[in-house]
Amino acid sequence: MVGKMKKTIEVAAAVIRRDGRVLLSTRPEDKPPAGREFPGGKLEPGETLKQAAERELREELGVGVVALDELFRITHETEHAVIRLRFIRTVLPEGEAVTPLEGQSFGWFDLKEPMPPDLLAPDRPVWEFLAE
Ligand SMILES: Nc1nc2c([nH]c(=O)n2[C@H]2C[C@H](O)[C@@H](COP(=O)(O)OP(=O)(O)OP(=O)(O)O)O2)c(=O)[nH]1
Repeated sequence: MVGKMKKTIEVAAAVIRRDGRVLLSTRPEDKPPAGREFPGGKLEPGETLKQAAERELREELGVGVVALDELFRITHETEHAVIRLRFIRTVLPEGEAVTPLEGQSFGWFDLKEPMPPDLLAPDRPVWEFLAE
């Protein structure tokens, strides 16, 4: 892509903690890159970070969450795009059950345990920070 600017994609990634564990999802098999990630997805045009996080979580988990404040930004580049990951501290109301809706599976991961080996590379510093 000589002389052409890569597009920048903004992604909301929800950091949901409960009892020393964090909620991670597995990306659907048909949507590379494969691996585990913080639940979320791309911002739609005109959407704020908070709105995107709340919408994605409703679509993916069927739960109403409250997205609070941005914790980190991590920018990385793929062959086609610059991806700006925006991690947002998000609260899952007590008693809300998590039901995967879009072919994803979710799990709670203990931050005292080693990091899941398949956590996406750009997310790994975030796990390390949360585990401290
Ligand atoms: N949701 C999420 N995406 C991440 C994380 N880390 C990371 O590198 N990514 C990358 C993977 C994808 O290239 C991109 C997110 O795109 P996506 O495909 O999940 O977005 P989306 O649900 O809105 O999907 P789409 O159907 O509109 O394509 O960001 C993370 O922790 N959470």
